Order: sequence, then structure tokens, then C-alpha cells
Amino acid sequence: MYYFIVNLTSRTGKAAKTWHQLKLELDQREVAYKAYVSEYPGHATRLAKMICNKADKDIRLIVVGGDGTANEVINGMEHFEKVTFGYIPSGSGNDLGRGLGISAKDPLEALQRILEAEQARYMDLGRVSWADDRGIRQSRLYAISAGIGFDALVCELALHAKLKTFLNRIGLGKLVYLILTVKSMRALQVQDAYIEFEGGESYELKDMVFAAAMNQPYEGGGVPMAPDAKNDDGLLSVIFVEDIPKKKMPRMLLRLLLKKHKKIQGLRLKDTKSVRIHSDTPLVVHSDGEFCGYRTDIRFEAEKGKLRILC
Ligand SMILES: Nc1ncnc2c1ncn2[C@@H]1O[C@H](COP(=O)(O)OP(=O)(O)OP(=O)(O)O)[C@@H](O)[C@H]1O
Repeated sequence: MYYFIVNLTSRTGKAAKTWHQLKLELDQREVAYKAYVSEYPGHATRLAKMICNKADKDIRLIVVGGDGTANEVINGMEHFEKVTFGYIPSGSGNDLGRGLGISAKDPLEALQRILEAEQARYMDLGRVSWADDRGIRQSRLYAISAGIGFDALVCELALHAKLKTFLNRIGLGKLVYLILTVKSMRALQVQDAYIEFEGGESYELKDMVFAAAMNQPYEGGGVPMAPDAKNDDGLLSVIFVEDIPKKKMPRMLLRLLLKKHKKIQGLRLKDTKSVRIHSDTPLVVHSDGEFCGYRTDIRFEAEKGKLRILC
């Protein structure tokens, strides 16, 4: 049975039109399915949990929404061995679709690929974890990326930005992250930090701008942060940037966009199974663009082949 979790508010409500198209196609093909609509932030997590706990032995859980909705669903999933995940991108940034090679422009094609897939493949997920105020370990899974510092700050701003509504209306929603990045550069706060990779390799970072542990090449609406990242190698591609004067930030962004990472002084990329980051003052953390609070100590790790996916 196919179970759909739909966020009609994604891409400032444009996902409603996408879902209407998909429903017509599902009915025309006489596909047996049930659909659940996310009614508030966090609801998709509860829906996913409820669906995964059904007695059904072959659950096909399909998300119609943006990266944030996919993240909510993945974090509600249980019994991963009997659930196969599918994704129809209809959000603003669509970095998960980009990483999986699924175009947001043609939801019917994405649906066809899901319905006609001969077999599922296994995709890695990342996990970001931290200790809460009571010292209890908390974590969130992610499909695309998680990060600390400047990239997380931009995600936090995007969650509440009126600009996103406007850009989505004119079909340019993915630019919201880029525009907010440029707008926030002047207010950039850097922080000394310590980063330690599995195996013991470590660096003292002076004025860290951000660090992100990528499971897919793109975040922020198509910025190729880790162009060589693979989502099935059991590794995260960690990008970390330190000691860049504010006036050189626009050039850094341009070089990132052009995939000229080696020309950015202060940028390093390293593949790893896990990495730990410490900063003396709390910095904002995100998981697939969703806010995870302000933290001083976080850990990112790859969970190899955790998600069975149709695409
Ligand atoms: N019924 C709802 N009303 C308002 N917000 C909702 C509802 N259901 C889910 N949400 C929230 O909507 C947020 C954004 O959704 P989503 O990620 O699907 O779209 P997007 O922001 O347009 O795309 P992207 O994340 O790719 O930039 C999620 O953080 C989720 O918590």
C-alpha cells in the first residue's frame, strides 16, 4: 500500500496544485493509496510514526513537500526494514530532489518513477546529536545536510522570511537562501571552534564561519557545498570554513557556486563517518534546514544504507 504524507503549505501553498495533479493521476491509474495532510509544523513526524506502526508488511511512504517535510517524515519513521520511502519534491529549496536526480518541475514523472521502480535502493542518512539542557542526548536524522554556524543561521532566517513567500509566488523560491546569505554577511558572527574527526584527526578553528556535514552535494537551494558527496558511501562530506574576512565573503560564495572550492582560502573538505565540533559559545544548528537550537557540542555521523528508497 502507498501512504502519502502531503504538506499543502510547501512552496507557499503551491504544493496544493501539485497534489491535485498527483491525485488525478493516482485515481486514473487505480493505485491503492491513503493520503494524510500535514496540518501543523511537526505533524508529518507524527503521521510517519503512525503509518510505520501499521500492521502492513510492505509500507511505501511517499512524501509530497519540501526538504523540511521530508526531514520531518524521516524523523518519525520506525521499522525502517519494512518501509520504502519515496519523494516528490514540491518545496522551495528542493535540495533532496536535486541530490536524488528528481526534478521538482515534473511531479508526475517523479510519481511514475516511484510507481514503476523495479527495486528500491539504499541511501545513507546523517544523524546530528547534542546534549540538551539536562544533559540528555537528543538527535535528528537528516537526508541532505546538517550544519552549525552561518549556514544554519541562514536556514533559521529562511524559516520565517516573508521574502520566501514573495519569491515562491514568482517561482523563484530557491533563491531565498542565497539572498539571505548575502543579506546576513554583514552581521556574520564567527567563533573559535574545535573539530575532531573519527580516527583522531583534529583542528583548532580560528573564527569558524560554519561547518556542515553533507549527505548530498547541495544545500541552500542548489549551492554545491560538497560537489562530490555521495549518499550511499557511508560517509559524510564535511565542509568547514575559518578565518575569512567579511569583505571576502561574497567572493567565497561565488567560488562555492562555481565549485571552485580549492581556491577558497580557509575552506577544507573531508569525508568521514563521524565528526565532533565544539565551540565555546552556543551556535545555531540545523538539520535539513530545520532549526535544532543553539549548541556548543554537536556530533554528526553517517548511518549507512538506513533508508530504502524508490526513485
Ligand atoms: N499545515 C501546515 N501549516 C504550516 N506549516 C506547516 C504545515 N505542515 C507542515 N508545516 C511546516 O512547513 C515547513 C516548510 O515545509 P517544506 O519544507 O515542505 O516546504 P518549503 O519550506 O517550501 O521547502 P524547502 O524546505 O525545500 O525550502 C516545515 O518546516 C513544516 O514544519
